[in-house]
Amino acid sequence: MSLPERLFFVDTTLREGEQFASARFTSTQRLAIAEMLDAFGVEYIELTSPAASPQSARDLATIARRGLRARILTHIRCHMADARLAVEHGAQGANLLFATSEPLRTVSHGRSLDEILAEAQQVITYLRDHDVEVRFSCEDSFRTDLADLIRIYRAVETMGVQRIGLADTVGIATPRQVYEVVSAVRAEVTCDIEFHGHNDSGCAVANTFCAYEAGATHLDVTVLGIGERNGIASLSGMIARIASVDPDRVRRYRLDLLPKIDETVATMLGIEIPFNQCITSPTAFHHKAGMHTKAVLADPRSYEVLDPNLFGRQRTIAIAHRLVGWHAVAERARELGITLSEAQARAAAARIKALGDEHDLDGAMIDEILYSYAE
Ligand SMILES: CC(=O)SCCNC(=O)CCNC(=O)[C@H](O)C(C)(C)COP(=O)(O)OP(=O)(O)OC[C@H]1O[C@@H](n2cnc3c(N)ncnc32)[C@H](O)[C@@H]1OP(=O)(O)O
Ligand SMILES: O=C(O)CCC(=O)C(=O)O
Ligand SMILES: [Zn+2]
Repeated sequence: MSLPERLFFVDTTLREGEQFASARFTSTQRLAIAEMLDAFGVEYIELTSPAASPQSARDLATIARRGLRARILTHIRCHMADARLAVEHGAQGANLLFATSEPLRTVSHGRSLDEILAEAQQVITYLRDHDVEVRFSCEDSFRTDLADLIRIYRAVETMGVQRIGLADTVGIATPRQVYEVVSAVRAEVTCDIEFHGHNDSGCAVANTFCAYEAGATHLDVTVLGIGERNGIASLSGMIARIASVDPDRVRRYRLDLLPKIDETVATMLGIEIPFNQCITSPTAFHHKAGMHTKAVLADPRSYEVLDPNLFGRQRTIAIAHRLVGWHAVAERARELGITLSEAQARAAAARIKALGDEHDLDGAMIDEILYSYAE
């Protein structure tokens, strides 16, 4: 199965990611993150609004001047004061948003759709006059009436934006719904489409992938998926999702840098890489149960849809536990230079299982058992 060719990652670790509970990146850390993402090859890096704090504004200017290959975006309200700050601090692109759903229109900003469009016209014109790439997003798109969404996107396209954005701000959308809504919008505009999906109900990666299949060109991600509440689609998650369907789509990225990127940001946040993180979790390529290890030893593709070597990772096979099988035991014996008959390997596996029922095991204990067959 091949996937659409137009694919751009908008990494928003330095904006959405800064909204994560334990994030407070220093200027040095912000720059380090931007440089790692640039080396990886993301096409866009989104930074916190320069209106957010004086240091955020200074860091936007520093990173925008750095000469990175990635385009430096800032995420701002659809507001002239914010737009002026974006221009003054050298942002190459502005990701504008306005909440359009009924619940958010009421409590977030109180504007009608007509008022939103009037403000958008002024801000978009100003930014385009200053050569800034503009994206306009309807915050909370999936609780916004589809007719309202289409009306707004058509209007802002006429105003000159390069891209429109759909955001599942509260993580409520289902993959099928994302596919349908993005397809409907795709049919109404010719500009690029960005998608931003939250993970409140566990669908961030699935929804972002469905948006891509339906015609979204720009996919929002953060390192480890950090963001407000429990975050958005992770960079590793999207790479895994796409690579397992169509590896050609992601060959242009420095995939081997992913483990280092995730590890560095996790350390900055004071957290571990989550056990279920695609690609970079310590156990992402770890095989344990006997039926799995037998097959993986014969052909890793049996239980691996991704090749760990692509990401600078190595597979590991666990044998110090009671779910072990004789094939894995025989393989470990071979590594130690001991040749076991099938009967011996089965007997050794049975011994390991019995011991594993009694207490925790480690590699040294298993090797000791195997050496006893060499005597
Ligand atoms: C779903 C998301 O993640 S959206 C991105 C969220 N990002 C941020 O909030 C960035 C960090 N935020 C901040 O530093 C501050 O909220 C600021 C600087 C942006 C604004 O701070 P304040 O002026 O103190 O306002 P406050 O945050 O309390 O309220 C938001 C204001 O923005 C207005 N507003 C909200 N959304 C928008 C929008 N999309 N476009 C224009 N104005 C908006 C609200 O009406 C309110 O204006 P008011 O002061 O006239 O009532
Ligand atoms: O600007 C956007 O498209 C996304 C903003 C955001 O973080 C959200 O809606 O969750
Ligand atoms: Zn968000």
